[in-house]
Amino acid sequence: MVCSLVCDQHKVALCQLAVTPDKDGNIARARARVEAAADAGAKLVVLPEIWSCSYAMETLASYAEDIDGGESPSISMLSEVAAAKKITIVGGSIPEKASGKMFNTCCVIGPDGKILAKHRKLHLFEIDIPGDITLKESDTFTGGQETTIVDTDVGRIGIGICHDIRFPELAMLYRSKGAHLICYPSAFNMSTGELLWDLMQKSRAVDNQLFVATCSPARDPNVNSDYMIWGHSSLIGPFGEVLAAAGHEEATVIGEMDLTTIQSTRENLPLEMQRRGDLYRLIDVLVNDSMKSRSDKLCLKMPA
Ligand SMILES: NC(=O)CCC(=O)C(=O)O
Repeated sequence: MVCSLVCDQHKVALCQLAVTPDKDGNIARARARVEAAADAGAKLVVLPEIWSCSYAMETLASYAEDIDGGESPSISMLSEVAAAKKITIVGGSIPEKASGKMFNTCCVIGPDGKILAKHRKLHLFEIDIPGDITLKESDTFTGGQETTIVDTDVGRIGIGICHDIRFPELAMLYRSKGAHLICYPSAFNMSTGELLWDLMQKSRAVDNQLFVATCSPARDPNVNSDYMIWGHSSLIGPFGEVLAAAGHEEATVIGEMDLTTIQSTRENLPLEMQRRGDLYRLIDVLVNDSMKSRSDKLCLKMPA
């Protein structure tokens, strides 16, 4: 790969980790996977939703870490590896304790090991399909209050966590703010995953003509709860193309993200030019878009 002054092509690794109740073991496993991904050339590594412990509501509090207080072994490990390997990490999510509350929190870490952004899951998962699956994250977590978009060495990244993917407005907002990629650390389940997981990733990518990366824990077929993880972490391109995809087992998959395809897709299929804002509007999106010229809408700003 030849890079000019600005590099538009980046290898993105999705580490679909096997997660157990052993936190130290999970951290060691994640470290080894992230290091190996960096050694394989990945410049961006994405981890799953809740990877430091099992996604079991009743036990999460005992694993929660104080990120702002600097007492977070999971994030310290990611910072160390990011700095040692000079990579960007979208650090999945861990249970975060702050102000007497618990959040489902994703840290984005830059190649100097510093936290570039922190996203607290906005839309907490709530599902009740009698006889199948019942879960109410808001009994355990508090929802975040801020959207998160961050400039990194591999492009401008919008962050959502799992159920956040179901809200197209968030993805549209990120697109309107110039995101190249939206990362959704996730932990979909067997009940919704089969029909909806691929569909939603592709929808967010295709509607907004940008890249979408998801990363899930691996499925544990022996899990002792009704929440079995779907898996299938993927990297999707702006035309809906699958650039990398895992099955349901533990795996690291790596895909190439060529940012110039965002612009070519938008030129080939100029959806933004056709949007009928006179007939329907999302006020946040339109406020951002109205500040842009026609050429700004067509020409995506590349990272410096
Ligand atoms: N952890 C989650 O947010 C799961 C979301 C999910 O499975 C869905 O269907 O939405």
